Amino acid sequence: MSEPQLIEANDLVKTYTMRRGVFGKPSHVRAVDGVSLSVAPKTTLGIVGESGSGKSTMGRLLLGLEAPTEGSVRFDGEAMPALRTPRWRSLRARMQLVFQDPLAALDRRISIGAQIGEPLAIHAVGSEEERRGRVDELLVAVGLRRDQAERYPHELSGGQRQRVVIARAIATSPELLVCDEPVSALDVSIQAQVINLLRDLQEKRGIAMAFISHDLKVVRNIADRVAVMYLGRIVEEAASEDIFRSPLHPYTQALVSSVPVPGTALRDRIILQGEPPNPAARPAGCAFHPRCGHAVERCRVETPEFVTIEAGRKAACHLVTSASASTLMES
Ligand SMILES: Nc1ncnc2c1ncn2[C@@H]1O[C@H](COP(=O)(O)OP(=O)(O)OP(=O)(O)O)[C@@H](O)[C@H]1O
Repeated sequence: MSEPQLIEANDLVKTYTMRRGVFGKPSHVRAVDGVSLSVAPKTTLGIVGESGSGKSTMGRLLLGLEAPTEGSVRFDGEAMPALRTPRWRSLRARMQLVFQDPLAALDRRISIGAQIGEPLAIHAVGSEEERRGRVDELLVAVGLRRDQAERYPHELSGGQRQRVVIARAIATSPELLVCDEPVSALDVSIQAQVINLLRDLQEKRGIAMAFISHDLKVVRNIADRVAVMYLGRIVEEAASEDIFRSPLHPYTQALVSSVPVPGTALRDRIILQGEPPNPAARPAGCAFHPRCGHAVERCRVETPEFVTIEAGRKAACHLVTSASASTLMES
């Protein structure tokens, strides 16, 4: 990709060492296994996949909250500084995290106004009075009222609490938000409101987003591009409309088949067979082959490369080549 990217991850690997009991033999889990991706300014990349596919680990690596075992992250052209160094802290004002559980993200003993103002105080933005004015603006920007500044987290609904978390995340006018399952804990009716809020903020403030979700329906409403992860790797990446109109990878096809598309006939739902992905027991060859209805012998032994299929579209599947893409799309 030639246009400048706000954040770029190159060949990221993150390995965790696990030990069963004190004397157990250590085993290694490759939570992220060679991922390259990027997010252009003011755009949203959706990162989707089942539980355990490495999405949250990817989010932490992008923000520099964890160091990769291999590979690198660059933010606005600069190598990600080590966690908690002064340089990292100043970059942190430009990239923020919104995660699933607003109650865990907020301190129940501190008023929401004070919590929204916290990043402004940490980064010494303006005088105290200016910061109070800014908190008022932020409350309104996320659809809350100024007088709610004095409330405490438990006095608000789940959706309102997530709005507080978002207000705090955008307080320092970041260029990037990493949203990790930001609506998964909310009722479906509230989910749509929070997604609309994020879209609105993105449009008005030009924020880029890495939007992590297991739910393709949610991603559809917000992402410009979508990366589909399976067992620590990206198996397909394309413009959102291409992913939904003509998914190439059999795993993406299965995920997309479960999402109703307004105005089109419901596709035949592809039910995924077999065990859900387990990074501690990665199958040989293509990691998806035990659950793939198209798998051939080669898929059992040879790991497919993540390659460009056509302009702006990449996939990792032996059966998807530019010549075969149209056939597989129709199957
Ligand atoms: N700090 C950690 N220590 C050990 N293993 C970890 C750690 N963080 C993640 N893992 C393991 O890495 C794998 C990927 O986890 P990750 O949370 O990134 O996936 P995910 O796609 O976000 O799934 P979920 O939605 O369930 O969080 C899992 O097998 C998980 O158990």
